[in-house]
Amino acid sequence: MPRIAILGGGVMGETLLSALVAAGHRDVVVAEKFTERAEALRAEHGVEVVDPRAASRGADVLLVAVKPQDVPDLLAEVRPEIAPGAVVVSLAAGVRTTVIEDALEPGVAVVRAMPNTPALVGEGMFGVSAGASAGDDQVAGVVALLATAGDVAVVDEAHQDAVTAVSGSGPAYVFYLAEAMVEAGTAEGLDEDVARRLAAQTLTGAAALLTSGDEGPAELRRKVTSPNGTTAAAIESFDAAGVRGALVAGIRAAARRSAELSGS
Ligand SMILES: NC(=O)C1=CN([C@@H]2O[C@H](COP(=O)(O)OP(=O)(O)OC[C@H]3O[C@@H](n4cnc5c(N)ncnc54)[C@H](OP(=O)(O)O)[C@@H]3O)[C@@H](O)[C@H]2O)C=CC1
Ligand SMILES: O=C(O)[C@@H]1CCC=N1
Repeated sequence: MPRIAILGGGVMGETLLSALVAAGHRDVVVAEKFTERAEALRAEHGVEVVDPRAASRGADVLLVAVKPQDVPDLLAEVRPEIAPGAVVVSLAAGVRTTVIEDALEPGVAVVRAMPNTPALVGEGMFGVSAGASAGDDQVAGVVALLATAGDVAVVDEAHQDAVTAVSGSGPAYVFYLAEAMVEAGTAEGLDEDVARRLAAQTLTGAAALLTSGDEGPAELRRKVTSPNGTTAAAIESFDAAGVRGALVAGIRAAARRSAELSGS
């Protein structure tokens, strides 16, 4: 099994740590500069938390999980420690593989991966793109590693802003819908814990239908919507308020922000 260094132990770093440990990886080390956070990771996961250079030394795979603006300083720090043959996998939104390659020794393999937080429970979605120096075997190794935490789609790097907007940020849109369902349920008299249970299982069940058969979302929605029934009343209200258009515009704003972060 590869030695894995997770550089940055925040939300995404801990998500990947949990997923990889659950998948049986034991040789995982974390770098986290925020002392209290490092202590919490040690206590919670029993993992070694060290400085970025020590974490990077001898690592086969380096998962870069710091905020996009912290990536350049981190790479400058760990550059001398990266072994020939190691693969640097960046999870940072809007940071291009060329930027990472330019910050490292020539020829170091770089892969860009856009994750999402359901990786914590093995239900993540990753969009993966190879940098110029990454060989097919190295990309396949990264895909296999991430597949332990969810589904992996290999995409052209030009599509990473769209991946970020749809699946990277996507869980937040679903939680936003869940918040609205709970708010409406409690407004209609349900206890909050019951409303949360109804909303959560409805989202789980709907997602299972979406992934289990050949029917797309429009067809599945049609099957719920009786003529002149309750669902039709809701959808008419959404359409009158422009909810669908607002969602599409919002998701496209996320893609634009990703492009801005990458300087395009
Ligand atoms: N959260 C998400 O759902 C997703 C996040 N991502 C990407 O993952 C990356 C991390 O995001 P997220 O986990 O949410 O962010 P967080 O801020 O939660 O985590 C980043 C952590 O890295 C630490 N850090 C910063 N610089 C260093 C350094 N040089 N050495 C060690 N640790 C360092 C930060 O410490 P401090 O706070 O003290 O600076 C912080 O604890 C981002 O690039 C983001 O674009 C991608 C997809 C989804
Ligand atoms: O909000 C963000 O910028 C990060 C990237 C995708 C999800 N979270």
